[in-house]
Amino acid sequence: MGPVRSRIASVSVTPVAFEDPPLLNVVGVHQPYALRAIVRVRTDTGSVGLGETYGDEAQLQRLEAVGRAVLGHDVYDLNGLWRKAADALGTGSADAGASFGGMLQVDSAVATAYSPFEVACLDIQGHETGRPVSDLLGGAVRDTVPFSAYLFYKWAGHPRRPDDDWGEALTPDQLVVQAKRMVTAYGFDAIKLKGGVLPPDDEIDAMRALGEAFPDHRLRIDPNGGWTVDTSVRVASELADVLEYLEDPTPGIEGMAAVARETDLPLATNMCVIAFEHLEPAVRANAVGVVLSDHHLWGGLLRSRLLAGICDTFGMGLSMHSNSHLGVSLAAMTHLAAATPNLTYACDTHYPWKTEEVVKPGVLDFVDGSVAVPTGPGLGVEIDEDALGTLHEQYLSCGIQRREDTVYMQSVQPGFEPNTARW
Ligand SMILES: O=C([O-])C(=O)C[C@H](O)[C@@H](O)C(=O)[O-]
Ligand SMILES: [Mg+2]
Repeated sequence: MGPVRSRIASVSVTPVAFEDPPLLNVVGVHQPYALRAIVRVRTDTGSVGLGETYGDEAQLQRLEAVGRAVLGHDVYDLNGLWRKAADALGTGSADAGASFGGMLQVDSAVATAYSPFEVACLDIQGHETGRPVSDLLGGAVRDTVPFSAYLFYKWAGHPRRPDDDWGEALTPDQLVVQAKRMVTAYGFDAIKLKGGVLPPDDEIDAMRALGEAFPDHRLRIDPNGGWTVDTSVRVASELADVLEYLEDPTPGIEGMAAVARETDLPLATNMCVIAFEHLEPAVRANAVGVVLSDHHLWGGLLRSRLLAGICDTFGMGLSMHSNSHLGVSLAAMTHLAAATPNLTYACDTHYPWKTEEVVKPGVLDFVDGSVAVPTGPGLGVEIDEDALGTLHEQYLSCGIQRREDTVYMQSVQPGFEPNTARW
């Protein structure tokens, strides 16, 4: 019998919108719906693989272009898949990157559009070989993957809509209430606050209140580059006994290196090291102690394993970044984290903030803050066709086609300016 050679027979890209609370960050506020795209790859052998990525309109166009280019491609040839994605989108100067929500600048649009196709091909490989994706990545080194509670300052509700059941969180006490609910429901033992929203002293107070309420939890704050170097150094010193790491206090490799010289607290990033070419200057400058990987942005699961190897080689820790996402992404994140020995920090996830889903329930449950690595073939999750249809209809009717935290914030607070190293 010759080798299995399943070829891509068709691709579907389904944009979906799911409800998202008014979560505040340095560039503004989350819109009432978060957008994702569900990619389904079908082979001539009848297998189906799943991928999930951003659903902004420019990303949908890239996904359609890659989808056309990979028809007929062997799902076991992932190097060839990358080449076809790169050719379809244009490399070099045309690979101008992508921006999501005005905060997340992505260096390579190719990496971001290739990622869901790679995940879908690995899902198919898993189905055809009867192995979970974690096995295809080298084998799970842990049965469960720990995630962290991802706290946000937030309004009680979106303007002109009823309040959501999380309520307002603008004070330390309100954040502690939010944390208690999330920790009780999910069992997380690490807690991250999305900062850069209030003046730094208020955010220091919030972290202290969280430290007092959760003395045994590991705490992090991420102001997304909202502070100057001097402010970052001051916050690092004030919170040295509270934090496990300080994430992106200030923009850029040079700024982070300047902060790193003045503190022993590890600095983490998903902003100044977002592509392979940033690793060398960051290592040389000793700018970061922890890199937040993200397979959606780094070009899939295998490239994320490569990133993990580089971090290991150069003595940098590894954590995982998250944007608003659904279950296909959570499954991929879980397999990747399970098969990455040096991913020792609890991964970020926005999962608790969502109330809607596209995968069938029962596989991705949080127990003691962790998700058990699915043991079935492939990613181990299945699409709920009715739910996918509903969220696609919601995409069509919600009127949102791209993430625009700043524009949405300015519709509520006209003078608002995104806060880069403002404080
Ligand atoms: O760790 C991070 O930098 C993020 O997760 C960035 C995201 O855009 C997050 O801040 C958000 O969704 O508001
Ligand atoms: Mg971050």
